[in-house]
Amino acid sequence: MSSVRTNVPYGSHPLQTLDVCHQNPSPAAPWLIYIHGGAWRDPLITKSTAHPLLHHILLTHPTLNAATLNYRLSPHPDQPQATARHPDHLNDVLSGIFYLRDNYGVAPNRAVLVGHSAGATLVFQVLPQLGAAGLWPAAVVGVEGIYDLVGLVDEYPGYAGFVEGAFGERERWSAASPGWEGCKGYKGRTVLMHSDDDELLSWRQTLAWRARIEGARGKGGKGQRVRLVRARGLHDEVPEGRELAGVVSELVGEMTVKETEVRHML
Ligand SMILES: Nc1ccccc1C(=O)C[C@H](N)C(=O)O
Repeated sequence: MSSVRTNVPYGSHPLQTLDVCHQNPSPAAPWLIYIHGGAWRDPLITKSTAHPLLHHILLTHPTLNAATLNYRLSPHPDQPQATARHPDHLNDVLSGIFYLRDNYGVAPNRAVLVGHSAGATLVFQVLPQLGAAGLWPAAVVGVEGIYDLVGLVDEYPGYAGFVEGAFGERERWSAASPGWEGCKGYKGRTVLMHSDDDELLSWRQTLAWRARIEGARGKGGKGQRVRLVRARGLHDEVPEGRELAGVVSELVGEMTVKETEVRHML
C-alpha cells in the first residue's frame, strides 16, 4: 500500500509540486507537512531539503505519512525571471495543503506543519487560513524562522533586497507578517526552534514571536504556551539535525496515541 511520489503537481507552475510518502492509508493517519526556506527566492533551497528529515522520521514512524512542498519563488540574482510576490507563496502552500486533503484525505488535527526560515513565516501565515477552512493542524513548528519583516530588516539592513523582492515596498511588510489575531481558535501545539549557531538569524525573531503569541493567547492558560527548543547547527543545517527530528517524533508519538483511541471509538 505504501507509495512514494515525487514532483506531484498541485497547480500548473513547475514549482507547484510536492513529494509525498503515503505509507498509512488510514484516515486517522498522522501527517508531517514540510515547507522549505530560502528567503522566498533561493532556487537551490527546495522541497528536497526535507528529504533527510523525512527518511529518518518515516523509517522510525511507519504509521506516519509525509509531504514536502515547493512553491513559486521571487526573483533571485541567479533566477531574475522568477516573478512570485506575496501572497503567491502563501497561496501555493495553501493550495498544496488542500491538494493533500482532497487527494490523500489528510484530516484536520492529524497534521504537524513544519516550516524552516521563510517557510516558518509561511506556516504561521497559512495557519489562520487553515483554521478558516476547518483544518487546524495538530501542531506547528517554526525552525530558524522569520516572523516580523520590519524587525528583520531593522536588525539586518542587508536583507532589505530579498524582503522587497518577495513583499514589495516597506509599507506592506507589517501587514504581510504573520499575526496571531486569526489564530484564537487554534488549540494545537506551537513549537519554535532556533540554533545558537545560526549565522543568518539571531534569536530575536523567535523570541519576539513567542512573546507575541503568548501575549495574544493570554498567559497561563492550559495548552496556551509556546515551546521553545534549542537546535544545533548553521541556519540550513538545522532541518537535518536531531533536534528537529526529536520534536517531530514526539509530536507524532502524541498523535499515534490518539489514533489508537480513535480506533477504539470506531
Ligand atoms: N533564509 C534566509 C534567512 C535570512 C537570511 C538569508 C536567508 C537566505 O536564505 C539567503 C538565501 N541564500 C538567498 O540569498 O536567497
